[in-house]
Amino acid sequence: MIAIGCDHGGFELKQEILAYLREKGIEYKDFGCDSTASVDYPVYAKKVCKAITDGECEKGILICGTGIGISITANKQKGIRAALCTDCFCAEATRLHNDANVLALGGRVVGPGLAVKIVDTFLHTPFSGEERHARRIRMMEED
Ligand SMILES: O=C[C@H](O)[C@H](O)[C@H](O)COP(=O)(O)O
Repeated sequence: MIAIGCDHGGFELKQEILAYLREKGIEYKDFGCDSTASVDYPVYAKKVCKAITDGECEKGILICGTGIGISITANKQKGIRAALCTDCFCAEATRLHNDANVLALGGRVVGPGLAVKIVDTFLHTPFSGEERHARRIRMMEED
């Protein structure tokens, strides 16, 4: 199950990504927002992250205007590793190396065609499991 959320700056791109998820038969839970009316991205970032840390969802997708505010918020939530991606190379690398559990996108930055390919790469690339990467991920959680 994929958790997905956005603010008003990401709403239109979220519609494209939802269409992709439906077409591929990928289950998702949409945590809002539900229109282009102005909202505050931390609300939606926290809802999506909670669904992941509670175990309700496996991964998340967050979209705001730039992807920056929503990824900063997500990365402040314990257990969340959010990656802001603007290309497929980074989407693949962040799964292989960082085991990122949230993908952040900028609705005012990437077009829908590229965004869908980034999402596809992110969702279908496994963590490499290599010890040096696992060690570095453990180190992220240390005080
Ligand atoms: O990092 C923040 C996001 O890009 C927001 O989507 C953006 O700040 C919203 O801006 P505005 O309220 O001017 O539409």
